[in-house]
Amino acid sequence: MTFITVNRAARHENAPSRTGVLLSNLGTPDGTGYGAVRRYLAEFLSDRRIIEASPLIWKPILYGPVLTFRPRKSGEAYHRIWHHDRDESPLRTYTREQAEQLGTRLAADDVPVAWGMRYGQPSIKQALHDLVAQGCDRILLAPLYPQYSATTTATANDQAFRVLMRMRNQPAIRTLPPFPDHPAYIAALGRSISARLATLDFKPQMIVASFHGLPKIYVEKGDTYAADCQRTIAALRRAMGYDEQMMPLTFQSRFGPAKWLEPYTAPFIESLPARGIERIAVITPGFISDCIETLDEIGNEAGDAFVKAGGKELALIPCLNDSPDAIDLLETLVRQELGGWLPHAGTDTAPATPG
Ligand SMILES: C=CC1=C(C)c2cc3[nH]c(cc4nc(cc5[nH]c(cc1n2)c(C)c5CCC(=O)O)C(CCC(=O)O)=C4C)c(C)c3C=C
Ligand SMILES: [Fe+2]
Ligand SMILES: [Fe+2]
Repeated sequence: MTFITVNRAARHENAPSRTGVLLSNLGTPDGTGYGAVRRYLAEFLSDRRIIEASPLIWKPILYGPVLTFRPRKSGEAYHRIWHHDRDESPLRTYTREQAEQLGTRLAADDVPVAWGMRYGQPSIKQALHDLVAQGCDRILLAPLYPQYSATTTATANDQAFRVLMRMRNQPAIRTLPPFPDHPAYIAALGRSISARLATLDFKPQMIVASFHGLPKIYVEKGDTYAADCQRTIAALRRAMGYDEQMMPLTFQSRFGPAKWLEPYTAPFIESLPARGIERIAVITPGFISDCIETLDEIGNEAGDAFVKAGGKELALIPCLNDSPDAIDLLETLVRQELGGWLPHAGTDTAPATPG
């Protein structure tokens, strides 16, 4: 094993230490062509956090039908939502913007912000090395998922720890906890959803909250994702004054034959016109940034299916993306985490003494 040399000047006596932040998100292919999408899906779907089945069973399926047929279908979907002017996916654009704008906010505190993707480029490895090269000996890993899942939050952190395994001198690490009902998150969501609803030229009869799904068995094994989604939606309904009927919770993006969290978004949406619900909005509070799952699966696929089923209007409400609300939220979360784990730790206040 070769070890990477880390700049540890900052930890020498009397030298101030430097803190950095690494924003991570899921990832994205480098292009929309068959080869690029195949490479990305191969990396993604080889992650044992994503597919827990034995590789002896899964690899022949992956390298057989999945990587033969899926890259074309996914590539077409990526092509529909691609930022062709920048030749990159929306998820990459928004994650970069978030990192750059957060970096501006934290510059006065001398905190550099890097960004990396769990699958594809730029990698978490590159981002971590960039921070270390800038002298950071304390790093906050911030996977940008409001709700925890081993398939997202944990695997992003795993990837960073794999890089750290190869460092002789590791920086100190913290990880940002999930923030499913953090007041700042719910406030940012409420503000951005209300602002968008106000611009619509129709009044939605229902606001469907569609979260990325997860195999049910992962939840049965203890993944807290489903509970976190419930926390988000309960807090959001409270904040916006909606009940379960007006803002139902559904799960999208099912992959493979196993049972995933229910109700599934697509059949739910398609059943609405028959109940007289012809004008709806869809929000996707499991995603900080718009991506193939929101823009194509909801904006295109579900929108078309809704109209085919007799629906009149489906408005997809954008994610926080790189809006000021998004950057305010990230700054709040990151500053809170860069403080102490104990509410008053690190202040000059002496600990209370009994009596
Ligand atoms: C078994 C497969 C999958 C699990 C489990 C899964 C969990 C999961 N994913 C997200 C967030 C995102 N997923 C995205 C794309 C995507 N997801 C899967 C499969 C699983 N996801 C696939 C195969 C794909 C690629 C696209 C496709 O071929 O359909 C994305 C978007 C990436 C982009 O570039 O736009 C996000 C974000 C969560 C939150 C989650 C579990 C909670
Ligand atoms: Fe996914
Ligand atoms: Fe999808």
